[in-house]
Order: sequence, then structure tokens, then C-alpha cells
Amino acid sequence: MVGKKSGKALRDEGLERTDNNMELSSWPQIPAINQKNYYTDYLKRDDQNLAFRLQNEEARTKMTKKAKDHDRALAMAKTETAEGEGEADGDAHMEDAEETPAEMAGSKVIVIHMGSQNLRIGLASDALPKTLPMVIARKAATNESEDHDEPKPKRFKHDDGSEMEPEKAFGLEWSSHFNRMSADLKVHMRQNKRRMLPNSKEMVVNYNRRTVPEIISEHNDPMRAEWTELSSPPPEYIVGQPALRVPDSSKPRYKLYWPIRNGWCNEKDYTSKRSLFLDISLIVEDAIKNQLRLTSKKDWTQYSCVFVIPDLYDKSYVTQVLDMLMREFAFARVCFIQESLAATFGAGFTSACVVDIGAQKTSICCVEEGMCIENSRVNLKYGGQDVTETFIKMMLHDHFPYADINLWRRHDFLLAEELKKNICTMNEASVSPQVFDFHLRVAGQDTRKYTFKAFDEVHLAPMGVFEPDIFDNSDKITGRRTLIDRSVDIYDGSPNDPTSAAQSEILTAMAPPLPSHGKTNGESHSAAPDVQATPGRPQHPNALSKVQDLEGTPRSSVAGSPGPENTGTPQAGGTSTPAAAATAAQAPRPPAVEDRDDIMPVFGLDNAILTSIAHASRSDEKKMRDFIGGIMVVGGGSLTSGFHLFLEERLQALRPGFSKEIMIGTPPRDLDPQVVVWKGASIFGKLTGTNDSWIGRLEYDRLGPRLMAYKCMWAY
Ligand SMILES: Nc1ncnc2c1ncn2[C@@H]1O[C@H](COP(=O)(O)OP(=O)(O)OP(=O)(O)O)[C@@H](O)[C@H]1O
Repeated sequence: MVGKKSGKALRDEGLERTDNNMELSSWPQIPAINQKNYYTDYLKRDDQNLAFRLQNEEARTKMTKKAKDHDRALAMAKTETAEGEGEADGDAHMEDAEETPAEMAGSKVIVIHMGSQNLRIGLASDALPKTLPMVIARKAATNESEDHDEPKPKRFKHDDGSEMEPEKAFGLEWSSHFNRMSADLKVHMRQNKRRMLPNSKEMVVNYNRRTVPEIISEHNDPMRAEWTELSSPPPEYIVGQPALRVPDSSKPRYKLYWPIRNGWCNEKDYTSKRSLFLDISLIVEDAIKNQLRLTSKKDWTQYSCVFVIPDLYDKSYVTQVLDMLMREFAFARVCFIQESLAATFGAGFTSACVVDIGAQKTSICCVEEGMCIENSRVNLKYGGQDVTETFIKMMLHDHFPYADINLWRRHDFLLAEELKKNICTMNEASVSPQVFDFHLRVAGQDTRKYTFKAFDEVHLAPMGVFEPDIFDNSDKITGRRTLIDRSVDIYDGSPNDPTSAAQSEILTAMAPPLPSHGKTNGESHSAAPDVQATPGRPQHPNALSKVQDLEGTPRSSVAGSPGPENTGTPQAGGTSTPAAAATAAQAPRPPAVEDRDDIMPVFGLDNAILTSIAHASRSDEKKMRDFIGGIMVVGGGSLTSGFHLFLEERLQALRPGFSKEIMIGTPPRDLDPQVVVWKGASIFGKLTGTNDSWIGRLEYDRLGPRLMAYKCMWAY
């Protein structure tokens, strides 16, 4: 129509062509793709992925080398037969060649398992790891006991500053809890027809009251302790065992730092992430140099490293460790393995419910066919060290003759650990008033020999893992997330650390209610001091019932979506008006329970195990029976005598229907439960051909921590 109009008419309408009839651009114009028929295989094939490509190339190179070796062996066999030398055939030569490999499997793989108290390190070819304390002593103005005006365990004082009588020293609440546990034990022992003297406690208290130490001069003490002598000039830092043996009164003073605390990075005692990881690297480096005798750092490029991480790990921690191992230590390859999975490898089980009781954390996880069941992972913040502290508190309560014991002092901490290991028991038959003795050895002082009596303290302290309110849980989350930020999704900024329905269940049961206006993730941290200020905080009233109804299907409310009582979220189907709904929509969404930093995961061990198993079996009764009959307890905290039987009885009492199936196993072959995880990781490090999780130098240099998504057997 337009073409038939005259030029003037077009000009009047403003439609006249004023250009030079050429296209706007000489670039070819590409029509939009019809999305219906759109297809691309970009990032869909393995060969587009560097990690897979390198892996395949490595496999190809190995196969080619093997084939060449095979040909060479055959050719040699033929030559030898022709020359009439010997009657051996080619296969025998091949076998000979294979039987004498150039180096022992695993001799170039360093396996590292860091704990809150102990570092276990060794070559994968070693039978057992070296164990050393995960501690560093740094030159400082004061030592740690001088820094804490309140000795640990904390004690209450009278208004005039004098110390309270031992029975009141730890507060009324704690004292009545202890007395209640004591009374319960008495009832239980009577039910089990165990003989008990009616006045056992009084006997113990009276004995301890009158005991005075015997002084043994240093030259008469054949077992006197070796203290670390400071060189001149004094070193900036001392690591491992010698650090624990620096006298408290050393000149200059040294302060102890433990970079791992409660199974997390120690964000309480450090002031920066840099110094925290510097200490970790110094401790590990010293161990590699002095324990593994790999003194030249240049040679480390020929070594690979297997590093054990927690089941519920923090992504930012793993990323940082990977960076340290790749850049600072320059290992050729690195791979990670989760603690529980490593424990099953170490014990040679394919499926088990692994309970790892360490020094400051206890983890539980069901493993099935070589994979951790994600929703069964539980991480609780207590362990053997809490038992030590509580044992000393109970003894002090009952007039322990060495009333000045202070666990912030190195020699006292070591003494307390020793006493706990030798005396504590979960065996009810051993609970009776007994006399014990110990030698107190302090640098530069005569040895003092104390005798004391103990009664039910030896049993009630380790029982704390089933009643963890008796532990001092007041500062276990102090400093959390102050140095290391939570890992977040790069697209939507939401937290993306691994979660578990079992852990959420437990956190939900313990969660203090959020302030009604709902805080964001960042703000939630500020709630922590409130919680810390109330030790022995009563649990959520529903805590136990929530867990006890778990035999059936896990409730949907716990799988990452906390219930209304914890979040203040308006309930669907309630009487909310549209206006209220609009207000609710505008209000910031409360953080999911696993994203809150103000909850202490401290929960009775027996219930926690059942929670984990319930989530692993997901109402499949056969699975439930399998896991409940295959509980494996590892970690130093499980070494208390009689622990396994006691745990079995507790679980039977909670699940009478399964009492025949419940079985607590120990690692086979008399393997020390403390090293099972390390052992499993060393086996993992020796696997050839089936381990795809090695991260190589080239790929790390190109892709960085993004590689983890391809290299982890679990969802990263
Ligand atoms: N014979 C024993 N009896 C009782 N407890 C023991 C015994 N031997 C070691 N322990 C305790 O085991 C704990 C150390 O265990 P382990 O080495 O497994 O912990 P970790 O790996 O350093 O710590 P975590 O797992 O908490 O990070 C200490 O609390 C120690 O007192």
C-alpha cells in the first residue's frame, strides 16, 4: 500500500525512505533459534571436562606402559629360552616382574587425620600412624593459665573472694544434677543386685578430707617428667609433644594454641584466619619433617596426600586445606575422604553405623556400600575431654586432696587425662569406694604423691555422654563463624554447606526460640551470647518426644524445615488474614535451623544414634535392623572400659523391640579404635585404578576448588 502512495504523501506521513537502500550492517543476521528444536551438548560430555580428560589420559598412559612392559618381558623370555638358560616360561618372568615393584604401594602417599587433640599422620604404606598432639606453643607475654583468671573447671566464689566449699563450688544446679545422677545409679545398682555400702560417699569424702601429700625429692623420683628445655635464643614456636612439656613458668612464657576445637576450626582463640591456618600448616609441616623423616620440602612434590575431613564438613575449610596442601606443601595430588567412610574402610566393613567419640566432638553416620548416608550424619560437640573435665569436677566436689588442680595448667591437664584413662569405667561392677594414688610432677618442684578415694565419680563422668547437660557446654560455640565465613551458593547467596536431616532433627529439638521479628543469617550470630550465658539451659520441652517417635518415617518438618515453634512462621490453615499474610511475606525469612550459629549440638549419645539410624533406614525395617546390629564405635573416647556393653544396654532400654539385634562392634584385628579412621584413609590412598578423587596439580592450577564438584564421591 505504501509503495502506491506519492512521495509527497509519504513525506506528509513521515514514512518516506531517507536512507541509501543499503542494509544496516554487513554482518550476517542470524535468526533467533527456535527453542523447541534447540540442542547442544556443551558441558554434557565427559571429554569436555578437564578433570575427566586428564584422568582418561593417565589411564591410557598406564595401559600403554603395561602393554610395553608385557611385550618386553615376553621378548626377554624368548631370548632366554633360545639361549637355553633355565626353563622358566614367559609368564613366570612376568610374575617375577610384577612381584618386585619399584616401590611399595602407598610409600609415596602421606595420610593426614587431624583431630581436636591429636594429629595422626603417616605414609599409606605404614602399618600404623604417628600420633602427636595437635598443638603449638607460641612465645607470649603470659601462658594460658595466667590468661584465665577463673581456673578451669570454673568455680564459684563467696562475696569476699574466698573460694566456696567444694560441694558448692560449681553451683547449685550442677551439684544437684550430680547428686541426682548419683542417686539414680544407686537405684540401678540395687535393681541389678549389686552390693553397696550405705555410706560409701561419706567414706570417700572423709578420706579425701584428711589426706596430705607425701613429698618425694626429685632425685628419689625414678619417673620424673622430662620438660622441654628452651634453646638459646628461645624459638618462636614449639609444636607437638614438646609443646605440652614446656613448663608453665618458662622464661619467656609460651602459650598453647589448639587450631582445631570441637572438630571445627578454632575461631575462639585465634584472631585471624591467616594465623589459624598458619599454625595448622606449621604443625603438619613439622610432623612430616620430623615424624616421617621427609626433611626436604622439595621432595614433597613427588608425594600425594589423603586428607580426612569430617562427615559434616565446612566447605570453606576443605577449600582452604586443599589450597594449603597444593600451594604450600606442593603435593603432586590430593584427595579427601570423610571420617566415617574411612572408618568402615579401616575396619573392612561395607555397611555400619559409625560412632566416633573423639576428644571434643562425637560424630555418627551410617555408611552403606561405601557411601555415607547424608541424612544420617550427626555431629555433637562433646567427647573425651568433657569426660576429663567433669571427672575432675566431680572429684573436687568430693574433696579431692589436690584441690588446686587447674586444667589450664599443662601438667594438671596431662595428669587429669591420665587419671581419667586409668580410673574411669562404665562397668557398674567396678563402682565401689577404692583408693588410688598419683604423682604430681611440676617443673622445678619436688614430686608430690597423693592418695585419694573415688566412688561413683569414675562411672558418672563417662556417663555424661548420655546426659551431656552435666558437661560444661557454655563456650562450645563461642567464636563460631567469626573468622571463617559460611560457604554460600555463588548464584543465589544461600548457605550451601552440607546438611543432614538427622542433625537438623537434633538441632530443632534443642533450638532456643528465635526473637519474634526473625533475624537473617548474618544477624543470627548475635544470639550466641544469650545462649552461652545460660549453661545447663533446659532443652526444648519436646526434645525427647521428637526423637523417640522416630522409629517410623522421618517427619517432613525436620528435613531442613524447622517447625513453627522454632521459626515463628505462620501456620498454613490458621486464622491468618490476607493483611497478616502480606506482612509475613515481607518479613525476612527466618534461617533454617542448620544455618543458625546459636545452637549447641549437645545431645545424649543413645538418642542421637537412634536418630541417625532412623534417618538412614527411612522406615525400612530391614535396614534399621542391619544398622542397629552393626554399630561400630571408634575414637579415643570409646576406650573407657565397659563402654560398649553400657551403650548396648542403653539402646536396648530405648528400643526393647530390637534388643536382640542391637550389637556394638569393635574394629576387627585388635585395631586400636583411635587409628581406624587413619587406617581406612591409608587403604583408600593405596587404591589404584578405582580412586577417581585425586586432584592433580595441573587441573587444580586451572580450575581451583571448583574441581571438588567432580572429584568428590559425595555431593559437594
Ligand atoms: N584409654 C582411654 N580411656 C578413656 N579415654 C581415652 C583413652 N585413651 C584416649 N582417650 C581419650 O580419647 C580422646 C582422644 O581421642 P581421639 O584421638 O580420637 O580424638 P581427636 O581425634 O583428637 O579429637 P576429635 O575427634 O574430637 O576431633 C581424649 O579425650 C582421650 O582422653
